[in-house]
Amino acid sequence: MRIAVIGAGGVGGYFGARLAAAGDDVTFVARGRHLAAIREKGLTVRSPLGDLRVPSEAVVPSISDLDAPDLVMVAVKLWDTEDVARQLAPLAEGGAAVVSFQNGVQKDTVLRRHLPAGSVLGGVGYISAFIEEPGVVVHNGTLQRLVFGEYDRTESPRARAFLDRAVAAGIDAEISADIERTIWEKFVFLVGLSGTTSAVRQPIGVVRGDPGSRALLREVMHEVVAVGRAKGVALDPGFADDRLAFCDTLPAAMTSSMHNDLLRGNRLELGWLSGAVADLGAELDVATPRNRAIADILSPYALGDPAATGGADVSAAEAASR
Ligand SMILES: NC(=O)C1=CN([C@@H]2O[C@H](COP(=O)(O)OP(=O)(O)OC[C@H]3O[C@@H](n4cnc5c(N)ncnc54)[C@H](OP(=O)(O)O)[C@@H]3O)[C@@H](O)[C@H]2O)C=CC1
Ligand SMILES: CC(C)(CO)C(=O)C(=O)O
Repeated sequence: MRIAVIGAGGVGGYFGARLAAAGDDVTFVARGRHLAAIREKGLTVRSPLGDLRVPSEAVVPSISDLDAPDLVMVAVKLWDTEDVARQLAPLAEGGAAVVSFQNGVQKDTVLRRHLPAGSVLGGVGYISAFIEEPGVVVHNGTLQRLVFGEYDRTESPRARAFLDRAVAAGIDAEISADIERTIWEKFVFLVGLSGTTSAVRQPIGVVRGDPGSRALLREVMHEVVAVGRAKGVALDPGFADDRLAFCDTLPAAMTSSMHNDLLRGNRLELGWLSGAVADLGAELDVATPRNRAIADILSPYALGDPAATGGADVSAAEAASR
C-alpha cells in the first residue's frame, strides 16, 4: 500500500514514521523549516515506544510531487484543510482514499467540498505528540491509536488493508462501524480536555482535582453531547459522565495539543473546538454558555501570543474586524 502523509508534525510524523519503520512505502509532504531540516538530516521521532528515523528521501515539498498514493493521511492543523483539500483533488479523482486524523467534526465536510465524497474515510487519532524543533517530533506517553472507517458503515477492502498495515506497524488501530459517532465521541472528550486545560493552563490532573474546574470539565462536555444529539448523532445522553470517568484514568500530567500550542505561543484550533460547539449550539438552539465563555476567554490567543501578533493594543474597530 502506497501511503502519503500530508503534514509531518505530531500526528503525521509519528504515525507515518511507524508505518515506514514497518516497511511501508510512505511519502511525507512537509514545508518550511521542518522540511529543510528533514531534507538535511531526516525526520527523527522520539517515543517511549522506540525512537524512529525517516530518511530525507521520504519527504517531498508539495502534494503535486506525490506519485499516485493508494491512501492519503491528512495531518495538518485545521486552518490548512481547505488548501490541502484543493491540492488533493487530482489524487482523489485518480482513486486515492483520503483519511484525516485531524481533530474536530468539520474536517471531512471541508474535504468533501473538494474531493469525491466516496474518497473520504472518517478517522480519529489519539496521541500526544508535537514538533519539538524542526526535523524532530516528540511523542509523550504511550497512547498512539487510530480509528477509522467508511461513512457508509461498510468494512471496505481499503479500510481493512490500512488496518492490516497499521497493526503490523504496532499501532493500536481499529475500524469503527459508525465513524461519525466515533468522531463525535472523541470531540466530546477533546473539547472538554482542550477547553479546560487551556483555560486553567494546567494539565488534566489539576483540572479534575479541583471541584470548580472538574464541574466545568463535565459541563463543557455535556454541552458538546447536547449539540451532537441535536445534530442527530446517537450519543448517549450520559456520555459526559462516561468521559469524566475516563479523564480520571489519564496520567495527571496529560494535557491537550491546544494547551501545548497555547504555552508555545502558537496559533490555536479554538474556532474548531469550543468555538465550533458554541457556533453549532447557536444554529441548533442549544445552550452552550461554557464553551462560548472558553472561546471568548481564549480568543486573544487564537492567532498566537497577542504580544507577538500585534493583538496587545488594538482599537475597537480593529478588534471588530478580526
Ligand atoms: N498533536 C497531537 O497530539 C494531536 C493532534 N491532533 C490533530 O491533528 C491535526 C494535526 O496536528 P499536529 O500534528 O499537532 O500539527 P503540527 O503542527 O505538529 O503538524 C502539522 C504540520 O503540517 C505542516 N503543513 C501544513 N500545511 C501543509 C501543506 N500544505 N504541505 C505540507 N505541510 C503542511 C505544518 O507546517 P507549518 O508549521 O508551516 O504550518 C506542520 O509542520 C490537528 O487537527 C490536531 O488537532 C489529533 C490528535 C493529537
Ligand atoms: C486529547 C488528545 C491528546 C488525544 O489524542 C488530542 O487529540 C489533542 O489534544 O489534540
